[in-house]
Amino acid sequence: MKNTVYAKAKECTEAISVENFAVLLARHFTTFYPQVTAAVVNIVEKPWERVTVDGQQHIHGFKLGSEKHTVEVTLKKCGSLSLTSGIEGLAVLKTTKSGFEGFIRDQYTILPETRERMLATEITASWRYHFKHISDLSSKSFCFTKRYQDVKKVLEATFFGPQNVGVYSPSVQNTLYLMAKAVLNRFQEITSIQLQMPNLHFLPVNLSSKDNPSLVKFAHDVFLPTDEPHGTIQATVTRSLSKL
Ligand SMILES: O=c1[nH]c(=O)c2[nH]c(=O)[nH]c2[nH]1
Repeated sequence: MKNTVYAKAKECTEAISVENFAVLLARHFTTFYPQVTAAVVNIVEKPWERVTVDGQQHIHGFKLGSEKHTVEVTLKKCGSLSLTSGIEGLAVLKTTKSGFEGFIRDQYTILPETRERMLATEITASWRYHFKHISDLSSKSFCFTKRYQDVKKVLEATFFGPQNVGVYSPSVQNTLYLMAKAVLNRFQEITSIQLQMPNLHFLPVNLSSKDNPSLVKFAHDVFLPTDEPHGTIQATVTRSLSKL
């Protein structure tokens, strides 16, 4: 199997997107082997970025960026196709314009509402394209790599808001929904998007106690990053069928 992947990579005469390479492999396995009825191909592309040294792009130097580009292709022998692209590990943080308010309270709720906190998360996203059959791809020269970059830009722009003022987020849930909606509104060829956004807390340090109320006077200036516990907020938002 792995030798086939190497050989198929060697056959590519130019750099192609991970999506197109996944389709190429799936097409090979479903056409070459009579006993194969369907192929599922997953690829993770790591973001090696050319480094800049003394203001100039280095001729052969690269450094590894953080978030990864993922793809899953399922192709049946009959040509029926499912194609999903995604991002893994896109870590983002904003230092203000975030709160958590308007949530349901019951007798066990002790969390106070707030309109001022830090907001940090690590976004995992995957979006499904509308291509339903392998023939839908050959007719168009769709650029998956460009679309991946564009989706990432829309997710980030919605999360952060305009560069000079930002945008207020009343909850991770609200921001997640707006991010998903922005992607569906902008890109008609995307039919649904799933987002996972764990709430990564940076808690303001406070050393005051009842006995010693001003041990150290902190004022939202030192923050403790906590690993656990945190909620993982996730949702899948799908375009309504009537709009397809
Ligand atoms: O944006 C948030 N959503 C939650 O569901 C949640 N839960 C919590 O403790 N803090 C937060 N913040």
